[in-house]
Amino acid sequence: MMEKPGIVITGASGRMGQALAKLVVAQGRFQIVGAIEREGSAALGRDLGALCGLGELGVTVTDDPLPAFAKARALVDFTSPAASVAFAALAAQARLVHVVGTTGMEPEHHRKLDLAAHHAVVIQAGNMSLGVNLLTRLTQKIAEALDADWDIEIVEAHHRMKVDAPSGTALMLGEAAAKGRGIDHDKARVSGRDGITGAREKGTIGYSAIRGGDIVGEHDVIFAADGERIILRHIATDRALFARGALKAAAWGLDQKPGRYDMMDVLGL
Ligand SMILES: NC(=O)C1=CN([C@@H]2O[C@H](COP(=O)(O)OP(=O)(O)OC[C@H]3O[C@@H](n4cnc5c(N)ncnc54)[C@H](O)[C@@H]3O)[C@@H](O)[C@H]2O)C=CC1
Ligand SMILES: O=C(O)C1=N[C@H](C(=O)O)C[C@H](O)C1
Repeated sequence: MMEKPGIVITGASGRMGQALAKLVVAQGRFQIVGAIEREGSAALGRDLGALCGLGELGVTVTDDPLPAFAKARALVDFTSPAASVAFAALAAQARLVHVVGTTGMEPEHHRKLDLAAHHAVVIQAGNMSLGVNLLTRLTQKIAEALDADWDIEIVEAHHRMKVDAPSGTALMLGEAAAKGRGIDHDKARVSGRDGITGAREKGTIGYSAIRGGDIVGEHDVIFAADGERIILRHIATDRALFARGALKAAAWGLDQKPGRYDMMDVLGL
């Protein structure tokens, strides 16, 4: 029988790390060959399966990625921007397919992912779900059809532990809207209004972020004109959704040439 390709999970004890571990085991497509956590994590030395309530898997959580990378074909990485770019350099040396779900990336982080993508497959997206990627395409199409009399606002809601805003998904949606409208996203972007802000500037793209409780992830794209409004909405209710997309990306990446890809490439959208 053919051996299953090895996969490493970084941020293994995090919300997404655990969702990924459960799904890898349930799908049986990959074999988990490494579970990596940050130095000082309480999860170090524990069995990944026991940590996720799956029973012993024989994979001990460690802060040393290299032995695991040597046995793997793919890495799924939902950690922090600094950690993801450090893993990208190591994953490129080991020629792993690197699926990066981490959000809050600045241009300098993207540059480092681009460098890694000269040597290996790097698939990065602010949201791995089919629904959000379809919504992104729809947002671009609608923005193409409407002129600047239609104000564009993006509202997102997430759990109380989320550390970055606007969410990676909100930025994906805003960038698609800007592309559709043919404008520079970074110049059009307005985040978090407060105080006497003055009237809304025509042509801007506004972002609002709600944080509370255990909200998995909700996004509205609002096109507002005089007398009418279009609202596109995506609601995620289970992190398994993102894990499913990430594992689909990892499997897809095994057959690709080195380069930088996103979920649109994986899903053929
Ligand atoms: N693209 C997508 O579809 C999705 C992206 N995300 C993003 O994924 C990231 C993680 O989200 P959560 O799992 O909710 O966060 P979390 O805080 O529950 O998990 C992150 C884990 O990474 C670990 N970590 C941090 N630095 C590390 C390092 N140097 N080495 C190894 N492990 C390290 C932390 O200890 C933690 O366990 C965030 O940026 C979030 O926005 C989350 C869900 C879906
Ligand atoms: O931090 C999260 O939880 C999520 N992060 C991603 C984002 O920033 O858009 C994706 C999803 O919304 C959940």
